[in-house]
Amino acid sequence: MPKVLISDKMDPKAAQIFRERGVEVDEITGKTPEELKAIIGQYDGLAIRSSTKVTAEILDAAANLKVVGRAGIGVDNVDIPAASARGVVVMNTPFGNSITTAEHAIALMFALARQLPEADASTQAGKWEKNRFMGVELTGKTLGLIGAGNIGSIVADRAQGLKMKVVAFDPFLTPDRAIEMGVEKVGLDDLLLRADFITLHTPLTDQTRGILSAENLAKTKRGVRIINCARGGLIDEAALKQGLESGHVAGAALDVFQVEPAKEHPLFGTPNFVSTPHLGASTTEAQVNVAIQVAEQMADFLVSGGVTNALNMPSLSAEEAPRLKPYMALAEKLGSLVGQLAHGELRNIAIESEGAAAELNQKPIVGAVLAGLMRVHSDTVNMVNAPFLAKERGLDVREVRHDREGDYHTLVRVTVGTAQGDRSVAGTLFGNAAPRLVELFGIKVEADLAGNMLYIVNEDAPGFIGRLGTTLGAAGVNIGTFHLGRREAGGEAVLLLSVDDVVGEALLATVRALPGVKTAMALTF
Ligand SMILES: NC(=O)C1=CN([C@@H]2O[C@H](COP(=O)(O)OP(=O)(O)OC[C@H]3O[C@@H](n4cnc5c(N)ncnc54)[C@H](O)[C@@H]3O)[C@@H](O)[C@H]2O)C=CC1
Ligand SMILES: O=C(O)CCC(=O)C(=O)O
Repeated sequence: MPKVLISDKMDPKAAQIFRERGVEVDEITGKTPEELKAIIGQYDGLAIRSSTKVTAEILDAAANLKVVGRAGIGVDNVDIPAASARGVVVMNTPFGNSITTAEHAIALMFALARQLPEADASTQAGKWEKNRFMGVELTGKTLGLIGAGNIGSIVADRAQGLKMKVVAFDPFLTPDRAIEMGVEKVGLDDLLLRADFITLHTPLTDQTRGILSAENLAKTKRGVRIINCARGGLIDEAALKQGLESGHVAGAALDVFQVEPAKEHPLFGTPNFVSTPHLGASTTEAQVNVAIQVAEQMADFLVSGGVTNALNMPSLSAEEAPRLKPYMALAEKLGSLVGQLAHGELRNIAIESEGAAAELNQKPIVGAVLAGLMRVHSDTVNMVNAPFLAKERGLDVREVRHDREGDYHTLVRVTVGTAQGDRSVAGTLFGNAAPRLVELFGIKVEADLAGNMLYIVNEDAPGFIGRLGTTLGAAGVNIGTFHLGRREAGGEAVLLLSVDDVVGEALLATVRALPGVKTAMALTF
């Protein structure tokens, strides 16, 4: 039974779903990185929010980990390249808390416009400072949206409801989408110049880090109010403090900080500064949504191989997974076969699908071929890290679908380019379920690639099979199955034998010495 650790506070629905889906679950929150390292080795899945930092070090200690599930959107607390390299799938729940976070941005915008936190503190302190708190109306003001994705577009919609004009800077926002959203697509400088309020809704990336730098803050309209419910690091916090102190920035509300938890901060106590402790996603509704989603997604993956919302692997629905499963087994065996047989450096690989196979999602099939191929060199390779490793090694991967149906109703062919030329193997599914090799380097040969096997290329001549049987028998090796193919009578023949034991080097040398043998290799599947 797969085992999952929930390491951040999460709605109880998550644990309930894991249990209902046959996944064992422990909820242990508040661990230090060292404590997490000590226990992570026993888990197949790790469910987190933003507190747990999934570093390369944690991943190194996570020998059994297959999936990290983020109950939320931002995954900047997960080292995704390190997870990919170790074959760990990283998933998030991209929509469950979007409305809640957008509402928090709007709430902070009102808090700034009417100085609600200061007015509240003053009133409760018995001061009744009616003349101190003069606000501004939102109606008619320009809202500058930096990032117009899921959350940004909800903020735009709500702001329009408040009769604000919305201008948006997002390099990936298409003109059509901007029209659909009813926003004006602008450049960053234009936004900075025009906006009365600026709200940030981008992920933290190398391109967005410090997007509100000292230089850009200086370009804003005097009296601008700034809201950040996305990620600390998007704003230069020291420059923001200066802007607030000089009065250039009339107000700033931060839900997120460069370093969290922010228990002490130079901005605390600055006039017109409002803060919340990363509460953007903290509503009952959003937390139930993301808890259910993350548990469903992780359980799908651990129980049936379905992949949803993964950031380092193509999606594969729980419905598709059972149909694709035998293809992935076939693909992995074919990849492993070419990996074991092809000598020297592989330059390129083509994965072709014909007939029924061509109608399926190709990404998992390609991933499985690459995993089989790469596993020959490293046993830590799986479908997640294989495409990354292939890229790292400069292997050119090509995916081809053929509409035509050939001799088989479904076929997967793998061709690798080597210094000796192209080498191709092909396989089908018997009864839509059982993987079978049907072609090996241009020779028709049918075999079940399983367990220990012996691969022999020899000259097709009478008496060879008898001599081979005698040699193996004398060495105490029992033959399970025997598959034979040849280019033409008297030409090159291929033999694939499944054997009950590993064929050692000494026996291989004896086989290679038999008359007519060109190649003899032990294979494992
Ligand atoms: N405070 C909180 O509790 C929460 C914060 N968040 C954060 O909100 C952020 C946005 O989330 P979503 O809207 O769901 O993401 P999304 O992926 O739907 O949208 C992000 C948008 O940013 C745009 N973008 C990327 N690079 C950009 C650049 N250089 N300049 C301008 N725009 C750029 C993208 O094109 C995309 O449209 C995420 O970083 C997430 O971590 C999300 C949920 C809760
Ligand atoms: O889990 C949380 O409270 C934070 C949510 C968040 O920042 C996100 O989903 O990106």
